[in-house]
Amino acid sequence: MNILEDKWEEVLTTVKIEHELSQISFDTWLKPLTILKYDKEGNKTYILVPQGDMGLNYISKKYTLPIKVAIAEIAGIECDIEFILPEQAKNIVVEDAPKSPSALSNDIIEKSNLNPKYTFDTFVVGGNNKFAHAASLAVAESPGEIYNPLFIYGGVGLGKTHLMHSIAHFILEENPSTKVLYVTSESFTNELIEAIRNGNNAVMKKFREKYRNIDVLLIDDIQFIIGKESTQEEFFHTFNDLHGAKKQIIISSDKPPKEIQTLEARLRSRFEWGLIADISSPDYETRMAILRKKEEMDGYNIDDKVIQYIATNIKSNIRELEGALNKLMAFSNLENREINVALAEEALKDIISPDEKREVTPDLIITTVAEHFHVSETDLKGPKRSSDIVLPRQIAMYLCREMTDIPLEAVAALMGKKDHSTVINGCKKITEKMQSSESVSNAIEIIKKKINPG
Ligand SMILES: Nc1ncnc2c1ncn2[C@@H]1O[C@H](COP(=O)(O)OP(=O)(O)OP(=O)(O)O)[C@@H](O)[C@H]1O
Repeated sequence: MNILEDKWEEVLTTVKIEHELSQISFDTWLKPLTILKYDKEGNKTYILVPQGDMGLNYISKKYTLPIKVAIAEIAGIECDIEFILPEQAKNIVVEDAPKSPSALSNDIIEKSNLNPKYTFDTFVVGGNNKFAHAASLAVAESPGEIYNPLFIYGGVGLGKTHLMHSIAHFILEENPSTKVLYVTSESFTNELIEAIRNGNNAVMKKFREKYRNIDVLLIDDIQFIIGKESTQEEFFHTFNDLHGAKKQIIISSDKPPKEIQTLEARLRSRFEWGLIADISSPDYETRMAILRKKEEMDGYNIDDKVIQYIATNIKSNIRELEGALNKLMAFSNLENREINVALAEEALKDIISPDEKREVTPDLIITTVAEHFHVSETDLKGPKRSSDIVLPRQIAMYLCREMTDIPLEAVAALMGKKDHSTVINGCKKITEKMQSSESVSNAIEIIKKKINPG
């Protein structure tokens, strides 16, 4: 515990005394506040506000200065303060995670396009992924030497991307100067379309150099380039160049090569040159272990029965398994209620339906869109107007309308909008963009498959 946390109660009591607050004001506004984090470097204290949007607004207007002053008086720290809602708290805590599972510098992680959390250390090995894990480790230990390409396949949200990134981290930790590039086949396709559209040889040359001048290429969800002739052609040449130079190629897909119907025979045979490993749905023990790992990483301490409840009811998709835990934590923080099975049943009723029918819920849509565009769910539902948020937000609205029966007003409320005309406009924009922009229609096709693989 740091000095601020240690003295927090005293800070709040000081505000109460100095500003002559009534007990009811104190109990309502100040007592529930806790320190989320004191960021020494940024000289900022993040204070968790469990009272929701309205509470946050009121408290920050009325108590920012009094709390700042009391912190300086009692703890001797002169810092800025920021009030944070529970659903935003995860981002803050993660940003400051004392050690990222990856030992690589941010620069390398960014250049290679990796997620710092996806390492072998954080990957739980179970019966469903034992072979794929072993194959991945073998490739990570001897890139370009034994199994080339490595082809990992399996259903949605089962850990293919996590494993690919783990390989990349491992290789870079062994040898940081290796040129490693992770790319989704969607980005590969979009970049290629851009290069072709540009019609400029220099742009095409740059594209080719980027992909052929690397040591390890990881290409995710290859099924999305299949059926697009020019992309298959380009990828075929990229593959040959890299493979010929003994550079490691790692591919993921939702199906094995022989079941990808539109895959050209010459590519299929190349994909089968190396090693093919599958990941299937996790069994109960593995689901429990994954939830426990997540609990440990996020610093939660949740009753066994609750973990068992989630692991028993969410079976086929690890993304949903993790999403359920996140949702439960946010629900408990917001409502300031203890986590138990009853609360889990209430919080997760949209995800876990009694007849076990898997429904497409707005929550799942929002989570998948946020993950696809690497933006936070809070931003997606918030007021930000920057283009990197607006497009995903409109896509989420569009998909809620297309894939669920919920009324316009409810979509608006979910996306933090007062007026449902925003949703109508958003959907209209997306319908137009799907006609005019291949990258938007591609993205929507991919997200829809992730939400509802059937
Ligand atoms: N064995 C595991 N141990 C720990 N976390 C896992 C494991 N498998 C999957 N996850 C987590 O589940 C989430 C989904 O995994 P990931 O994105 O790798 O799935 P995917 O198979 O690539 O899905 P998609 O087909 O949608 O691209 C990630 O947050 C990942 O960290």
